[in-house]
Amino acid sequence: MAGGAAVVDSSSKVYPGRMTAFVIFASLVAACGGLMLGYDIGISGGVTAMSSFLQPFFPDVYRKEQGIVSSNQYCKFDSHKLTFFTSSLYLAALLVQWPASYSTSKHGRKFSIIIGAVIFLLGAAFNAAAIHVAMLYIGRLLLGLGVGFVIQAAPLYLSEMAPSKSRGSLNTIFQLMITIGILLANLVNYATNKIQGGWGWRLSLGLAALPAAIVLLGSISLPDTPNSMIERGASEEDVKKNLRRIRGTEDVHEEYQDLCDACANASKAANNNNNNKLAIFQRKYVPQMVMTFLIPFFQQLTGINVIMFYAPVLFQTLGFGNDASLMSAVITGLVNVAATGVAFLVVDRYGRRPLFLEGGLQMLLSQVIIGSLIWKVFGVAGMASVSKGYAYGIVALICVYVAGFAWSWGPLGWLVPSEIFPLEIRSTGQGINATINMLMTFVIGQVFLSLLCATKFGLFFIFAFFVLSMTLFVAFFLPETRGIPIEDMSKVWSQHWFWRRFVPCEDSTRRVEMV
Ligand SMILES: OC[C@H]1O[C@](O)(CO)[C@@H](O)[C@@H]1O
Repeated sequence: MAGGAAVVDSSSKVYPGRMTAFVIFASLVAACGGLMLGYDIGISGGVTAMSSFLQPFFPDVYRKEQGIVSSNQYCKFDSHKLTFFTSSLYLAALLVQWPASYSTSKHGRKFSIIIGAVIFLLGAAFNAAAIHVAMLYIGRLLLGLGVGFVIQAAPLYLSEMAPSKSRGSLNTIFQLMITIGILLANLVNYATNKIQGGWGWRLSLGLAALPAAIVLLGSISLPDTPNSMIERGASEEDVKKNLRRIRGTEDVHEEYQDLCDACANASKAANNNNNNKLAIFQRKYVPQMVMTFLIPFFQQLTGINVIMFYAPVLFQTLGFGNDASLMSAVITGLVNVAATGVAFLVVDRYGRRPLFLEGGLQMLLSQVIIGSLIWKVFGVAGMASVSKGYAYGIVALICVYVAGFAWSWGPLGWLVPSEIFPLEIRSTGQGINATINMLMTFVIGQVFLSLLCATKFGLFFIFAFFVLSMTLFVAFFLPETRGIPIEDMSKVWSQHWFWRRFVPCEDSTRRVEMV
């Protein structure tokens, strides 16, 4: 350890203790943050396909949808007002990322989670009670602010509460909760659409309060993470008391000491960089920076949120009725959950690259076939109608595509960026990842319906082109990170045929030295 302090990262060590019921409870509460995001992703598509919602708030779209005003199939839902209802949430979540990251580090993970849940509850109330389109937008923006805080703090909370050997699978649980949230939202929409009297959409939007209430009530009773307590100057006695409860053992001294060292080293590194947030842009971090920009960027360019946000609308475009469209969205939601479960089981056994490559190929093929089928039926004019068998065939192909995403880019889009950064820039790197993810989610949400109208079946080929590019990118530029201790991660870059030119030799030693 010549010349400076080693980054003490606990990921390769096994400390005394066990997975306690208390940690499981705390993790489930925090993972419900994923449920909040997932519910919002899944709910808007179904609601915007309900006539009782469209008629009062988006009458132009309603008239096109009912065929009162003629429009081709590709364009009947094209309305910026309507897409902004969906995508405004991600804009708010994006804008709040940096204040949220400040609050998470200055006031703790628990504080940010609670603030997020409270703002989110307000948003759900606004939406459920909306009597004007402005109330809908305000509600969505509040939901977005809440989600922004929660997705900042909850994954950190999960990683820091977990015993180090369970950190990888706990990270995937967050994405699993997102997919469960999407599925629940689809089921709720399916049920509320049947409610007589046209107020079902209020229930759909209002029920968003449920996961937020669980997070709020649950987290009030939880402690903050030991890491955050140390970072904010808590006494040794308080931190150790917390650690003993979390780990279920009296023997917590070594872990406590390592956490203190890691905290001291991170602040030394920050001081060496004069607390400069731009330190992350140094040449030696280029490989990680490229990944943390491109992975969320590409994740959204798979086109997944076209399906997650607009599946019911898309299925109506294919000629399904209201009910069948909502049911088809439930089916794609189920496939999404199950395939994310597969990733949870195999990601540490087979590694990240095989999943990325297989998933990419599967998405590519299904997108090309879907695009071709839609082209054949609707052509360029988009005026035909589709036979039932044909439409169900397309739903099946969409399921193949969703499964390909869900065991690759879905969970890996969070996991890989979280494991490639050295400690001193890890949280900044994570912030960038979340920001790009929300930005791209916003862009796709906002432009999809116009793009469908403008590019018609060609849209599927556009996404297929991006999937091909990202799969080639992974094949050539992403090193395998499975099973590599985080403190050894610089090796994967220094031994890579392309990235090694950016990584100085001393960074390839086993311990990362900070001068
Ligand atoms: O499961 C699909 C969902 O997963 C995400 O990519 C988040 O990781 C969302 O953007 C998408 O809606």
